Amino acid sequence: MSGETILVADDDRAIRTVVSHALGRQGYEVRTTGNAATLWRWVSDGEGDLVVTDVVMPDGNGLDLIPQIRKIRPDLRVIAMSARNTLLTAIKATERGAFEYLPKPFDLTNLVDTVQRALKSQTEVPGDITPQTPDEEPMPLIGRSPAMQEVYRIIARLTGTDLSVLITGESGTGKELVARALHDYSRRKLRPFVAVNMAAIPRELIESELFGHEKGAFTGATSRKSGRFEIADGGTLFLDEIGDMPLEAQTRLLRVLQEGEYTMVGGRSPIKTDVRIVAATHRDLRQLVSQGLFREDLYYRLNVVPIRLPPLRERREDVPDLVRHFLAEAAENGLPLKTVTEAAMSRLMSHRWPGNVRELENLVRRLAALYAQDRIDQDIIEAELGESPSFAEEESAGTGGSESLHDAVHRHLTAYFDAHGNQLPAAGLHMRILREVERPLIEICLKATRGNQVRTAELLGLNRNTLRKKIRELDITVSRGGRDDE
Ligand SMILES: Nc1ncnc2c1ncn2[C@@H]1O[C@H](COP(=O)(O)OP(=O)(O)OP(=O)(O)O)[C@@H](O)[C@H]1O
Repeated sequence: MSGETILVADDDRAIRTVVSHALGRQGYEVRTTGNAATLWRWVSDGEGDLVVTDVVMPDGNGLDLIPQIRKIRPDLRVIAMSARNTLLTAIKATERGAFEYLPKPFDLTNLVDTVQRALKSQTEVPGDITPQTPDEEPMPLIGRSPAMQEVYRIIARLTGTDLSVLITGESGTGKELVARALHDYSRRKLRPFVAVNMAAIPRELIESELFGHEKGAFTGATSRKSGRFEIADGGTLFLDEIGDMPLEAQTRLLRVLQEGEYTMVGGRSPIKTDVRIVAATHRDLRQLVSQGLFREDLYYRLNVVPIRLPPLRERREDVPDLVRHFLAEAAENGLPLKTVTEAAMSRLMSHRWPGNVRELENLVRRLAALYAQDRIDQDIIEAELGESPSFAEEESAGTGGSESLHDAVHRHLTAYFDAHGNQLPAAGLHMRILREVERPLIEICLKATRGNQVRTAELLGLNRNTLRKKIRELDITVSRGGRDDE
C-alpha cells in the first residue's frame, strides 16, 4: 500500500466513482469532489500528494487553478482530464503546467500509469505560470477523434522546443495546418513562417530557392537573391513534399541541420541561420531511403518527432465537426448559414474522401454557394458525391495507396511540363498521355486475369476486338499462365 493521497475533482459523479475505484485498487487514498472550490481548499490546506482534475466544473475551470496550485505548492503535480479535447485545451494544459493531459474518454490503465509516473517524477514541470493563450481563440484545427487528440498532444508538448518534426499523411489531411500550429504555438510565433513546396519548384531551382544565390551564380542570376532560409530566419521553415527534394539539395540541407550554417549558390562565405524545420510528405520516406532516393542521415535528422495525420476515412467522427466548421466559415464570408440533415451527415461520414479534408472543404463550399435550400438533404449530397464511389476512390481503396490517382497524374504531368522549362511539349499531347495511361491499365488487367483476354475485355468494359487491337497497337506482351487460363 502506497498510502499517497490523490485529490480528484470532476462534476460527473460516474467519473469520480470509476476513477476513485481504479486508484483505490492500487492502494492510493482517494478524495473526490465535484467542484473547484473544494479542490482549492484541500490544496491550500496542504492536503493530497497529487491532483487529478476535470477542466470544466460548475464553479471554475480546472486549468485556471493549475498556476495558482503551482504557486503555493510547486511540487504538487496536476493531471488534467477533459472532454473538450481540442488543440486549445491541450495547449493550455501544457502551458499552465499540467503534468499530463488526458482527453476523455480515457483508458483507466492509462490513468493509473500517468498517476504513478506523476508521483515518481522529480523534475520540475515546464510551463509558464502566466497563461499566454487567450481563452477565446479561433480553433486552428478541427476534429476530436482520438487520432487528432494525439496530434494535439504532440503539438502541445512541442511548444517549448525547436525539435524538427516530420508530418506524414495523404494529400489534404491538414499537414500544412499542423505545421502552422506548431509555429503559432512556439517561441518563434512572432517570427516568419515560410512554406516551400518541393514538388512545385523545378528541381534545378530548388537549391537557389532555399539558400539564395549570388549575382552571376548561374545564367539568369542577374542579381543577388535571398533564399527561403534567410527569409525564415528566427522562424519556421515548412518543407512540403520533402520526398521530392533532389539529392544535391538534400546534402545541402543536411549540412544546415548539422552545422547551423549554409552558403548561397555561387557564394563562398558561410551564413549562420536559426531556423526550425518542419517537413511533410505524403510519400513513404523509408522506402525512398531504401531506394537510394532519400538520404538516410537526413531522414533521421528530420524525423526527430514524427506526426502522422490519418486520412479522413480513418477518423470519420471528425466529419460532422468539420462540416459545421466549414458551413460557419462560408457564412462568415457572406453566404447564408446552412445546416445538413442527419441522413445527409451520415452519407458524408460514409464517403471515402480520397482528397481528405480539402475535398470535404470544397464540397461544403459548393453546398453553401450553389444550393438555395437552408437544410441540405441526402439527395443533394448524393448528387454531389455520385451514387457509386468514383474510380479514384476505388483505386486508392484497393491499393491502400497514400495518393489519389488524380494527384499522382497531376504530379507526373507537372513534372513533365517542368522538364520542358519555358517550352511547350510537342503537339498531340492528349493522345500521347492517354496511351501512357492506357498501357499500364491494360497490362494490369491482363495480369489480374492471368492473360485471359475475354475476362480482361469484360473487366475494362471493352469489346474483345477493340482490346485485341489495342494490345497490338500498344505492343503489349500477353503472358498467359495459372489455372484460370483458357
Ligand atoms: N483538421 C482540420 N481542421 C480544419 N481545416 C482543415 C483541417 N485539416 C485540413 N483542413 C483544411 O483542408 C485544406 C487542406 O489542408 P492542408 O493544405 O494543410 O493539407 P496538406 O496535407 O498540407 O495537403 P497537401 O499535401 O496536398 O499539401 C486546407 O484548406 C485546410 O485549412
